[in-house]
Amino acid sequence: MAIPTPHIACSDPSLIAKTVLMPGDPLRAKFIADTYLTDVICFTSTRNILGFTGKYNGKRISVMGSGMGMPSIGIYSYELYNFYGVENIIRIGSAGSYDESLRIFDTVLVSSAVSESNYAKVAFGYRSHQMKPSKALNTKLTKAAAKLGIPLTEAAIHSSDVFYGENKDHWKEMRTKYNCMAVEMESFALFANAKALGKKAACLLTISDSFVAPEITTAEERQTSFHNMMKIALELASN
Ligand SMILES: O=P(O)(O)O[C@H]1O[C@H](CO)[C@@H](O)[C@H]1O
Ligand SMILES: O=c1cc[nH]c(=O)[nH]1
Repeated sequence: MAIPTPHIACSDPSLIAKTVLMPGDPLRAKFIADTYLTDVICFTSTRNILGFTGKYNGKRISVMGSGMGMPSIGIYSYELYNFYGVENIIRIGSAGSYDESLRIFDTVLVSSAVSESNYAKVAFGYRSHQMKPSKALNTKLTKAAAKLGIPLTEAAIHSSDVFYGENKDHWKEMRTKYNCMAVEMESFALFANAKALGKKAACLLTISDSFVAPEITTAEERQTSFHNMMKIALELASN
């Protein structure tokens, strides 16, 4: 396959930086570009999955939506790594807490992603149900958070294929059996792609809701708390 790929309509790989921040929501990608980057260009809008490249502290960085779920981030991250020369993808997402120690607004650095998904097995023959991020990126993200004075909790998380399900207790099994502290829906596939292609991936999450506490956030509070993970990822990219 050649560029432009079917899902990223960009004919010039040089328009995409080596490091890409990936929120699920394409409008969060636009928000980051509008709020933090200068000299911004839009390199793709295929299917309204927006991708931008700009400068942060003088360094080039890209930010692009992944869509929701493993098939979606599986496609976009594969194309970025394999056809556009991207080296690092840092997912910046929202997550539901499985543990009382993780509160709304907290920022989580994913240490491993556990999943029932067959993505890694079908795509690459990996039988493990646990995929790991890049140690090098995690070390850099930890240092970036410390420099910014933002508390970071390193934790294993559940990458789920299901947002609405009838088994209301499944999360408890993931909490007790695999020590998963929170749930999101993409990291496992992203980490599998990075492993297969010899690239680097990491994931920062902001807790947006809780399975164990009736915590409610306003839209404004949520946006402010999301800034913390954006700043940590941008700090890494600018160094
Ligand atoms: O906020 P994002 O990055 O989309 O992440 C989380 O939010 C979506 C579900 O609401 C899923 O994509 C999940 O992983
Ligand atoms: O995947 C997700 C993300 C946020 N909250 C959840 O409950 N699930």
